Amino acid sequence: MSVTSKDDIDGILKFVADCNGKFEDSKCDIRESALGGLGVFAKTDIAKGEAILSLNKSSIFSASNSSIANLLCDNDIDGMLALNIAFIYETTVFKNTSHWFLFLRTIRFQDDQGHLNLPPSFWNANGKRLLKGTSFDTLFDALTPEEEIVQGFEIAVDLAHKWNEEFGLEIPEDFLGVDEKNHEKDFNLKLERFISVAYTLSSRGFEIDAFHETGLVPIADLFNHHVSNPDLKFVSLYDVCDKCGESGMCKHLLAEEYLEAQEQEQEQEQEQEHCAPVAATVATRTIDDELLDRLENNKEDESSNKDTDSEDEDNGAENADECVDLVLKNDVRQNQEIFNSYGELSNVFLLARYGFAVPGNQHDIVHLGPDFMKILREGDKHQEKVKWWSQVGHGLFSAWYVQMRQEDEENEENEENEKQSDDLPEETGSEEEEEEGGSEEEGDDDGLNSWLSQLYISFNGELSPSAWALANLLTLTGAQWESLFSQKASPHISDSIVNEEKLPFLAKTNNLHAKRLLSRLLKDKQLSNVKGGQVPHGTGVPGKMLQNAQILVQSEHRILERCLERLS
Ligand SMILES: C[S@@+](CC[C@H](N)C(=O)[O-])C[C@H]1O[C@@H](n2cnc3c(N)ncnc32)[C@H](O)[C@@H]1O
Repeated sequence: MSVTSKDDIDGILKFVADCNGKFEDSKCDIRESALGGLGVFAKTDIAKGEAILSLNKSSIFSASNSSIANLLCDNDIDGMLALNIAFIYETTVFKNTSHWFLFLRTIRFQDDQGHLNLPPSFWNANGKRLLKGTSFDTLFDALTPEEEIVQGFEIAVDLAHKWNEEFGLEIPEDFLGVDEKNHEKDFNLKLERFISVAYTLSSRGFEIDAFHETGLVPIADLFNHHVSNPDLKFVSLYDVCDKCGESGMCKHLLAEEYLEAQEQEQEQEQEQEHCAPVAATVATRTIDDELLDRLENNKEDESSNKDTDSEDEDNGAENADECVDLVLKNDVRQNQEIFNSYGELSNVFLLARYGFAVPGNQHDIVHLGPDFMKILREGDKHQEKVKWWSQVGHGLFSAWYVQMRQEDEENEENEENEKQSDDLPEETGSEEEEEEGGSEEEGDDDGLNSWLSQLYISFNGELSPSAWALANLLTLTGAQWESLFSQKASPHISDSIVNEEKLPFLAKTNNLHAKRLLSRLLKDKQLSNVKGGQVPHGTGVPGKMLQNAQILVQSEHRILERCLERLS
């Protein structure tokens, strides 16, 4: 978890004021929150629609506007790795000379006792034991250290040495200077520091735009997360030039337009001459500095010829496209903490990315993949069924289920439409909405679409369709199993032809045998026992982080209980 000290509030407010940022401090108060660290509270009732923070993008800290932006760009480093390296240089090498120092120094990656802020994947075995068997472990494999971050650290160390040798840039010794005499120990120490910076920044970053990518936004990062009813929306124009960040026409866009026009002209000429396009001539046209300078000069000439109105614009109020805003989407009452949303995220994501968990998080699920695997491994009796399910059955069933649900929804919609008055416009279900629905389904499949990942219980204790289907399948009698196929192939069960009218049987949620099998499976599920609420000793993990892990485990215990109640 990453929290800010109340001693830093004045420094943060001063930084924002120095940057001409607008924070509604007559209406909002930054103070300690019961959730940990600081939070932002309403001093008076505030109406929805009000912007309580507005900052020019130049006061945001990102890799793209950091002091080493050019070096990172020349070495093709971007994303979170670039932000981490930039943060380390800014806070340890450039320090007071950095425009952002007053703000960045308030971002802490260790607690008052000096414990580093580390994700569970870098806890020791005793600490990790707490999360064993939860979906954090079995579905997302989030207890395994990510190779990517170790590789990122190695890249950062190499670059620090290269930049030092090439032009004498100081090495941030505490993070990227590995002592060769004591290599292994020092490497691990610096790696842990690097990881704690990465984890801390990932819990505070905002997606700004195509130029800045993820950035750190003063004050905006002091709002805590609300799972179900956040008060704020973060507003930032994303579509800007990814090379310079300009929201309107810039030299890069001009250059692209210029090249496109040239290419079109050339193609037209070639068509007229009835000859094949000469690809090489087009391909060699690139946006070089000379072209950019030429276009920039033209642009400046053009703007200096314009009347004086445009100058007034430059000197006047902030251009909204160049700012980020936090706007209230709820009315808030005096003394209420004002919440943001970090996304509709389960505790697994909150803990892995942001370092905390929320009791009763409605996005939590319990994964049952390994629990089913235990049953499937019981002797040979399930072998044929499991083979069919993993190779063919799960895909067939899922496709049938999605189609069946769509038909049900369409029928419900038709019935609803019939009930409504005649003068409603006919196309209420617009194409746009349909497309949105479609893309959500695609999103659900993202990455985790293996048959094992589809075996879970949702927050309200409902088993997933695949979990019911597999339990129904495993409890079919021999005759029922045979009747599932119109033609059964042996020995390759996957070549069998399925009797599609039998698929609805797999979706049943009232089959007693399946219920019994599922109850046994849930009762046997091994999660750590956190009933007493005692934080385990000897883990080397700060107590607050262990409490967060316990919140996640408790949430899974409750989901299991709810499911067992439904099954009984
Ligand atoms: C972006 S910061 C929010 C401000 C933070 N409280 C501070 O003092 O800097 C994110 C951190 O705040 C804490 N946090 C945010 N929302 C929380 C919540 N709903 N419950 C518990 N901790 C929360 C976590 O420590 C998280 O790492």
